[in-house]
Amino acid sequence: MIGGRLIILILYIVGVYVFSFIIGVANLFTFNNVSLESLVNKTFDYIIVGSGSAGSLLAKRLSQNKNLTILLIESGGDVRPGFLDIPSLGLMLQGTAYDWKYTTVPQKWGAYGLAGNRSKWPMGKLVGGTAQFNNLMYLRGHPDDFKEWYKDLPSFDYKRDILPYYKKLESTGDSFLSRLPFTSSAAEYALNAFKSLGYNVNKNQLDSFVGFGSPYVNIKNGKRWTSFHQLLSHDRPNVFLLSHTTALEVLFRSNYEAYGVKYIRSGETVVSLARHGVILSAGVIGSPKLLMMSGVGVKSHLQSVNIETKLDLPVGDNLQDHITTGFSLVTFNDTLDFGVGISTMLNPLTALEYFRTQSGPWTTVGCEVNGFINTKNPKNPLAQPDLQLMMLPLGIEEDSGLYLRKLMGISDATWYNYFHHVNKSIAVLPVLLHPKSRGTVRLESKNIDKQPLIDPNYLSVEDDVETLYEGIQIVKKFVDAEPMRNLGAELNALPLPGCEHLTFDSEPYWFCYLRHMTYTAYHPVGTCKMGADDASVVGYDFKVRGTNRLYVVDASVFPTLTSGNVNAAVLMMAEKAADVILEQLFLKTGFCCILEIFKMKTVCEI
Ligand SMILES: Cc1cc2nc3c(=O)[nH]c(=O)nc-3n(C[C@H](O)[C@H](O)[C@H](O)COP(=O)(O)OP(=O)(O)OC[C@H]3O[C@@H](n4cnc5c(N)ncnc54)[C@H](O)[C@@H]3O)c2cc1C
Repeated sequence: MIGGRLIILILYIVGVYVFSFIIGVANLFTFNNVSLESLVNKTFDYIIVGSGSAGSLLAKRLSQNKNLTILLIESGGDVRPGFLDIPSLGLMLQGTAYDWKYTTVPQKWGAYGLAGNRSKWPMGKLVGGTAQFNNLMYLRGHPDDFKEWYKDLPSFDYKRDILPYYKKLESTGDSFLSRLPFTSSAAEYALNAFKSLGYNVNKNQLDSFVGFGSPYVNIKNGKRWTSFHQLLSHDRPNVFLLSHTTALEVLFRSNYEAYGVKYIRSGETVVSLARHGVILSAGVIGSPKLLMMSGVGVKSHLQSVNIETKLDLPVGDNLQDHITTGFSLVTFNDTLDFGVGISTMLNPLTALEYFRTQSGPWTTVGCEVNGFINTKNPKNPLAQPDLQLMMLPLGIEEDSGLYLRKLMGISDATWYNYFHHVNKSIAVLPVLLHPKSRGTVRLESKNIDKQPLIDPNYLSVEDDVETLYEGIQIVKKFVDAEPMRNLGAELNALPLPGCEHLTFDSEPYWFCYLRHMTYTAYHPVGTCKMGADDASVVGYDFKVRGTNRLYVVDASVFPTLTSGNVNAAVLMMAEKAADVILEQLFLKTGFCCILEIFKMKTVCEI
């Protein structure tokens, strides 16, 4: 038994190192044959910075008009071994050359169980961006989320202004949706447990209404499916992709009209020009960073890093993230096997099943049961939820601390005195959907290669701790539910370093627990907020306030977090932005045609 486990562990370690080597080497290559010389001072209709979820979708939509040329600039590489489309392997890209490997500054109010109180924030640095290693869950959010976004627009109507864009995504295959190709035996037990607690189960999990079910995922024929895959699957002679290329600065004419982008590739600095617009889709960290590097940001901050302020806007404010907690809290006897452990994953029969049927454990996305709860209004099935609950059939002790612990940055004290002693657990994770805490992204210096200072200010508002505490109460009821009791589920009562002095299961204990076990749910948003007030960086037309022809379209423009995983909302917004941007172009073109008729073309340079 011990010998078998040892062999699996050795295979696992060797596998991780071989894997890291292969992808590290792959990242050095490029299939991209656009030569840099051909781009110097060349004019495109649009330049998009960042080929992630939003950037790829925009590139596809804009390039459907074959008269428009698009330059798509991406910092990361464009060669990924094909096997990385196997959903369960996404996780293994974190911490590699395909990850920006961001880390927050030490947190004052939470994350005490992480090394240095810092949270690790993986983000995709490759074509396709973060969706190349995300967990593929697709959730639209709740209609009230968007009412909040558009609160300064009295005419806003969810069914007219948002829903059609989701439906467009879902019906044209741009965001290919499937049910989970695989669930372990834990999923059924968990659903039964939630049902026995009186929750609605088998709810439609597309919109985030109260209830439990299994999530939709972006998987096509057993493979990861992103907006970049979608872009590649279309004829796109008018999209020029430049990978391994980092945008350094947006260039402005007078009146803050963006006319081009300065970027660096293989040590060479080049400028390309944009006839109709520059679109920043560099993500929640990349877009504010680039704006600040271009002189658009909080004046006092830009002065402190010696950047001349062109426009004083609250760039980098309003940072918010979904916080989760509760790893390895629901424990079992270690003989229990739900059929998704490391030994199953490394079993050649599992591989065979995947290649034969495009399903099985290799298609797992982690979360198998997903639910939404409104703790203040639990009986109303249409209420906007304040908590999400995700059930994953594994605990982070599963790999004995070899990999997951490092990815999450768990401190040695917490690992060795807590997780290390857990034999078998599942993750039932409450996620705080609408945190009140707000943080910032700031530059450390004007050196583009320096990581920015990321401070989500986790749990700085007490209300956030209180809502998560309600989540813990639900986890406790879950453990006590008959289907779980029959399996021998127990609440992990091991003394948690930092909270040992408190009585286990008392309110002070859980409040302490939450401030130690504070984890990102990987959904940071908000650093270039959209809106009409002074706290906004872009208007409802995605244009940076006070500028012309400069847009931001990505997770950074969310005014607030949506109820659930955010990628679907990023894609929906990119759909909407494509419409808005093209509409502006056609209005302008139409106007120019009229001017041309009256021989006044010179005043109208489109
Ligand atoms: C581990 C993990 C799991 C997740 N799971 C889910 C999930 O299951 N469901 C869900 O809905 N969401 C999930 N998310 C969140 C979701 O994937 C992201 O919110 C979403 O992909 C963000 O899209 P984006 O277009 O804003 O940015 P990104 O996809 O990050 O794209 C930004 C791109 O810009 C590039 N870039 C940055 N700066 C520059 C520059 N200066 N020059 C050129 N290029 C640049 C980057 O390399 C990147 O490719 C997860 C996130 C993580 C990290």
